[in-house]
Parts: sequence; structure tokens; C-alpha cells
Amino acid sequence: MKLHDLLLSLNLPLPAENPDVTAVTHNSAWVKPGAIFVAVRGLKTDGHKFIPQALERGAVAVVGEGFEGDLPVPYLQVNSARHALADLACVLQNHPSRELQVVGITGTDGKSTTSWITYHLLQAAGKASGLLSTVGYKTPDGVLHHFPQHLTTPDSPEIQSLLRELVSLGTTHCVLETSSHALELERVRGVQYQVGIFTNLTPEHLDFHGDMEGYFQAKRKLIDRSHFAVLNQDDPYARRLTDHPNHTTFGVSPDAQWRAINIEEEVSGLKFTVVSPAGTFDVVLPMIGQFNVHNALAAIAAAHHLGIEIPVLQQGLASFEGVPGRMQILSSTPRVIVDFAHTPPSLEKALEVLRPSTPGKLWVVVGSAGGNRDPLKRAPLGEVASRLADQAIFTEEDCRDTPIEEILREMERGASALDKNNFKSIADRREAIRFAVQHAADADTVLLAGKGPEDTLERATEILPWNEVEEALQALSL
Ligand SMILES: CC(=O)N[C@H]1[C@@H](OP(=O)(O)OP(=O)(O)OC[C@H]2O[C@@H](n3ccc(=O)[nH]c3=O)[C@H](O)[C@@H]2O)O[C@H](CO)[C@@H](O)[C@@H]1O[C@H](C)C(=O)N[C@@H](C)C(=O)N[C@H](CCC(=O)O)C(=O)O
Ligand SMILES: Nc1ncnc2c1ncn2[C@@H]1O[C@H](COP(=O)(O)OP(=O)(O)OP(=O)(O)O)[C@@H](O)[C@H]1O
Repeated sequence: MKLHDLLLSLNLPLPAENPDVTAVTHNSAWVKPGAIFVAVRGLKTDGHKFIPQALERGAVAVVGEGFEGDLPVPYLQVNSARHALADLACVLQNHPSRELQVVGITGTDGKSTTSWITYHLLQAAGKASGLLSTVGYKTPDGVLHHFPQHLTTPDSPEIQSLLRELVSLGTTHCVLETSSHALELERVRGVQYQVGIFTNLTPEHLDFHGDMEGYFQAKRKLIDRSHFAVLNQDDPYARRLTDHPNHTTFGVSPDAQWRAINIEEEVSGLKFTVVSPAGTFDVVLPMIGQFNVHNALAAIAAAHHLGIEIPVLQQGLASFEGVPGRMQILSSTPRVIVDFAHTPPSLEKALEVLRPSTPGKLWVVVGSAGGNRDPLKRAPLGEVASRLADQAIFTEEDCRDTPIEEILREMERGASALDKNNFKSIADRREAIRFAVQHAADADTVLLAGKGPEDTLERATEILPWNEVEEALQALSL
């Protein structure tokens, strides 16, 4: 696309030069010849500092919020570089979301699970669907691809080019897990959402959002932008969104429109009855954890809005194979389970879920991320682990530039407050897993929490390949 055409559609002034533009990026290291470099003033550094590097790599234009000096390529000044990045990405890919029925899913917990169930239901109904989630992205052939970065919702250029790729593969529907960071940092600006789902809101990422109200305001953007909203009637924050002109609700509250009753949890999974505007019907869902009733209800309500009949939904739920790394059962004696729970409330829920079906002791191996990833949750994670497990092992989980000892000390501090003396720290994650698996008795359950399906482990400046399931299986075979 010519630079002028791109700028005209955004009402930006036209420079004298009019080169061909092949891509747009905010990261100088990702610039390829023909790209526009958008200099973003970030939380850690200022992208304007990297303009020379972007030019060396072949940038044909630079967009920014203010730059003193001469450049050999056009410089376009904008009020918001993040807005410009998203707008340019949308135009360059010719707004792929307008050719798709996009279902966005936000909330503190349950985003990935709800996304995967929704994708599965759409596919089961014969809709060629795509999925972008923390776990990776799926094309309509069902193949799971991994993102190069560890993000739930990638940056706007990546989202737009993935949506375009999906359209070119014949995709008609796309499920887009949408984090609060993505909403706040405008990564999903310009995405046209047909349906927006709000799962729940509990304290997380408050270092980034400031307080719960800031966190809520970021999340509500998804609902405000969606044509139809699917809201958790049991969550006080979601209930604040019921002034959306076109919405439905789900939950166990008597006033939820899609309501679950007669919930039973068996070893093989969940059974419940749904009372809804589309009728009353039974559901069998092969998943552990009552919270999955809410995830399933949200997916059912969204899929039904998109025209999928109840019998197809029932069949789809019964054949759902779960989400990789979410309550994934690897063995039975001891029962070893890999789960992604990495917030105090989700860890609490995971341990509570496993307790009734554990005749022996309940073990947990858990860490807390380093860097700027929510240091305030370290002590609460330690507290939850010590309170609800019989034995807790604290270890690393992407400690990045934070010394592991600092993180472990915080987790121990949280646990010590209970005075149960049932925890131990083993910094190396592989050793921690092996210790727990080898010391567990046959009747015990070992929950390996936090990493789930992630394929890397970030340690100081190193990014190591990681496979939690493989690690657990190796520990079991020793
Ligand atoms: C805290 C956060 O979200 N940060 C995001 C933010 O970074 P930033 O603007 O602060 O970037 P910065 O590091 O200050 O750099 C400023 C600019 O200089 C550029 N730069 C920097 C260095 C260089 O050599 N060259 C260069 O061009 C950077 O690309 C950036 O554009 O904006 C960037 C561009 O959109 C994001 O890539 C980056 O996500 C980082 C990688 C990240 O780790 N984010 C996590 C916390 C996140 O988003 N998590 C949520 C899920 C949360 C959950 O629910 O669990 C997610 O959606 O994944
Ligand atoms: N609806 C829910 N309410 C509370 N906890 C939940 C819910 N759904 C899942 N969980 C718990 O949270 C963990 C993470 O679930 P899931 O991956 O679906 O959430 P998420 O919001 O996508 O988080 P992330 O984006 O970090 O993956 C699960 O393993 C489970 O323990």
C-alpha cells in the first residue's frame, strides 16, 4: 500500500514522499524494509530513542508524539502513538474483523477456558472458526500455533495480520481472548466485536491499572464496543454493565437469563441443567471444577446468539476435550495435574476443587512471576498454598529480572502468617516438580500450578524452552 493511501484513510497530513508500505510496528527490532515505525512512549522507555535503529533496518516513515531533529524519511506527528499504531494496522490489513463475527472474552479468570469452549462450539456447529488465546492461536483446521511473545492478546499489528490470515483461510467466526492490558494499551482498537463476554473481576494487575475501578474501566471497554454483551449475573462488576442495550446474563442467580441448576460434579466431569430463554436442557461437560459451569454458560449464551441450536451445543459440550494445561490430569497414582492457575483466587479455586476427590494429601508446586508482573500477589499466593494444600513447594515462574530469592521470600512471608509449617522453597522448577512427585503417596494429588501450556521459562535474561507436562511425566518415570 502507498503511504499516502494509508495516511488519507486516517486523515493524516501527506508528506512529499510516497513510498510503498509493507508493515507497521512499534518495535525497532522488528522493523523490516518498507515498514512504518511507530515510536511509542512506553512504561519503561521511549520508542523515539530507537528511531535510528528503525531507520537502519529500513523504516520508510516514522510516526510519533514529538521529535526534534531531521529525519531522512517522513515523520508524522500524532496525539496518540498507540492509537495510530492500531489504526495503521487496521487499514494496512483492510479491517479483517469487519469480515468476521468476532467474539471477545474478558474478565480476570476463565477467559481462556471460555474462549476454547466457544471456539469448540462454533466448530462443532460447522462454522469455520479461529481462536486467539493465551495458549496460542487456532485456525479452522484445529491446528494450534504458538505466539512468539507470551501475551494473552498480542499487539495490534499482530492481531490484525492474524485476523487477515484467518479471513484468507475462509474463517467466518473468531474468538479473541481480550486482556485488560490490551484494552488499556489499545491493542484491540479498531476490532469490530459482534459479541463481548465478561466473565468476572477480582483483584489482579492492580500495579498496572491503579485500583479496581481502573481495572474495571479497562475491561468494560470490550462490552461498550460489542454489539451484543454476555454478562455474568453473579459478578458485581459485570452487573454494572447490564445497561448495555443488547445483552444477556448467565450464572446461578435466580435472575440470570442463562441459569444453571442441579449442578453435580462427578469424577468424570460436570452435569447440570440450563434454564434459558431458549428452553430447559441438560448439559454434560467433561471438565473438573464448578467454575467451569460459568465458563460453559457464557459460551452457550454467546454461541446461541450466533445462531447455534441447543442440540448442537449439548453435543459440542459433551465432546469438549478441555484446554491444554488447564486441570490436565497426567496420572492417577499419585494424581498429577497441570493447571495454569496463577492468581490467588484461581489457585484457591483449583485447590478447593481438588480437595474432595483427594483421599490422601494435596500438594501444590507454585511460583510467582517476576519483573513488573504484579509483585503484590506473591505473598497472597503463598498464603493460599499453605492454607489449602497439605504440602506447598514454592519455586520459580518466569522470574525475569527479579532475583528468585526475593520472590520466594515474599511467598514464604505469606505462608508463614498461618504458622502451618507446611511449605518448602526449591528455586529450580524441575527439581521442585521432581521433589513433589517423588514424595507424594499413591492416594495424593500433586497440583503443578502456574505454567500450564506455556512453552518457555523466563529466568533473568534467559528464555528457556519449557514443557510442564513433559517435566511431570519425566518426574513420574524416575
Ligand atoms: C506492561 C505492558 O503491558 N507493556 C506493554 C507496553 O509496553 P511499553 O509501551 O511499556 O513498552 P516499553 O518497554 O516502555 O517500550 C516503549 C516502546 O519502545 C519500543 N522499543 C523498545 C526497545 C527497543 O529496543 N526498541 C523499541 O522500539 C517498544 O517496542 C515500545 O513500543 O506496550 C507494548 C506494545 O503494545 C507491549 O508489548 C508491552 O507488553 C509487554 C511485553 C507485556 O509483558 N505485557 C503483559 C503484562 C501483558 O500485556 N499481559 C496481558 C495479559 C495479562 C493477564 O490477564 O494475565 C496480555 O494481554 O498478555
Ligand atoms: N470462571 C472462573 N472463575 C474463577 N476461576 C476460574 C474460572 N475459570 C477458570 N478459573 C480458574 O482460573 C484458571 C485459569 O483459567 P483460564 O485460563 O480460563 O483464565 P484466564 O482468564 O484465561 O487467565 P489467563 O489469561 O491468564 O489464561 C483455571 O485453571 C481455573 O483454576
